[in-house]
Amino acid sequence: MGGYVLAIDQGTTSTRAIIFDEEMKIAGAGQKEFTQHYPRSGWVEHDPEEIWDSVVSTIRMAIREAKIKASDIAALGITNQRETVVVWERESGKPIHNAIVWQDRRTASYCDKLKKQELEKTFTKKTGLLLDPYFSGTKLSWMLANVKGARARAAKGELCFGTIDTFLIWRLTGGKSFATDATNASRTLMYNISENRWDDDLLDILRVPAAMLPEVKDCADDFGTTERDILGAEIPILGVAGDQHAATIGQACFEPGMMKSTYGTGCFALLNTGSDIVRSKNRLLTTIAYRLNGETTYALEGSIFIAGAAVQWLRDGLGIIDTASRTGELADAADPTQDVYLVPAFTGLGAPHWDANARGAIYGLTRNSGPKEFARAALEAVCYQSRDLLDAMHKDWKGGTDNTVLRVDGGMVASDWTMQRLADILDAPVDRPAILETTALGAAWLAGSKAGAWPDLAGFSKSWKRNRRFEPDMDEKTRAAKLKGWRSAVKRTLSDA
Ligand SMILES: Nc1ncnc2c1ncn2[C@@H]1O[C@H](COP(=O)(O)OP(=O)(O)O)[C@@H](O)[C@H]1O
Ligand SMILES: O=P(O)(O)OC[C@H](O)CO
Repeated sequence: MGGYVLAIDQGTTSTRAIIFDEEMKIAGAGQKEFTQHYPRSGWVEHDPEEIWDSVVSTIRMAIREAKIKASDIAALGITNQRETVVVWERESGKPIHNAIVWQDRRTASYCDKLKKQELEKTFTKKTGLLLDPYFSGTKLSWMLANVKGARARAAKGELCFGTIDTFLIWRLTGGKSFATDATNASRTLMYNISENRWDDDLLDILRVPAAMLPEVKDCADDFGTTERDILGAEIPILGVAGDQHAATIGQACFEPGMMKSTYGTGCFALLNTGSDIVRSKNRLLTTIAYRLNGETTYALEGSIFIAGAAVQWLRDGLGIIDTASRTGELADAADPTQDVYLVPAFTGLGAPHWDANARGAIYGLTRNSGPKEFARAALEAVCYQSRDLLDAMHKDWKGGTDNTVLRVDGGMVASDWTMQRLADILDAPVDRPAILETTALGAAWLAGSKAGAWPDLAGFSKSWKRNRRFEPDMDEKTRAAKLKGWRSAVKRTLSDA
């Protein structure tokens, strides 16, 4: 057996498989987009079978590109879009419904009902989360209520619930392993993050039978072995983490006070708070950053639903760009005298507002506004939202974030214009790493270190390298005026405005 490590990064819009060699360098990769289903306004679904096919085919692509055999792979790590819910039959492995995706808002009124029963405090205390349709619990409850016979079958143990990681582990091991990791569990609204167990009180409220829940393991653990007939070899699955947690690991944010922000479809900033469970007073989430050797490290998280998705909207919705990479040059050429603001509340607003009913809006248009100003407004929206998150983090965490450098990754960080504007709006340095596939790298490190093929945490931490630092370069008056305009635009967009 060789020392290669395979990482599966199952994201919201595409699946990637990446093979890293013993030196943690990329030896081969495969990527495939899959279908987004929007059955009704605010609903988002994926077909689990299409996701499964994309996983198998991208692994094969990566193996081919790396010019290795499956048997050369020492370990497999899985990282995934979080919160997305799959329910399947224990006997046949067949899903009973399309996966309900994290962006889906169908349970907004159910969340409101639970809030009216004054249950939000209970959920927040136990899970660190809020009553928002974003999380898995109310989505699972919806599926059990709306698929004929599902609740009774689940109670009899005939159905399995999983986030995408669990579904893939189940499929890859031929149904022999039914497991998740602590980070994915911490996003379900059913997992007690201080006691590290599924919480019976919450399961009762959501009417979810415990019989359908997977075992919760450490992030580096034994998750079973792939069936030989799937990939041509039995490969141990030794690492699992939700994608934002894997990125935190891949960015080596192992010390309290270190922070990363990932700019993909959405944007998710995580601040490592060590062994402290920090309770936010500013509507941030408390989450499990990672759990290693039974020890939990926590994080404060700010989640923004629309980041790169706004760029996709410029491309696919408005048709004003042909490729995402065009946005930066358009934004650069925008008229500096126009103050156009886009509040991309396409699926509501996440942290720190948590307004499921808000919808997107654009302000400040003049007769001269055009594609350039739209492009700048879309990119700047990501920067302003990041600033709101960081401000909330500074208020919540007294461990000293003043000197924090933000480590960034995800598809959008390819844009130099966006990264410079981010540093300007944050008034803080932004570090882009040499390896941009930090999410996959984090999952690979979990698996590779568990297999003994890769360095330990300290060694891995030292190997992190910067590609470029963006220093703030905007005068305070301009920044303050821009932030004032943004805050006024957000205020006018909130659903109770
Ligand atoms: N050069 C660029 N400028 C701005 N946005 C970009 C650029 N390249 C990619 N993106 C955006 O990044 C996102 C893809 O990032 P990725 O990390 O692959 O997302 P995900 O994992 O959520 O599928 C897309 O929404 C795309 O519009
Ligand atoms: O697939 P991404 O990279 O947009 O990440 C999705 C998040 O995990 C949702 O919480």
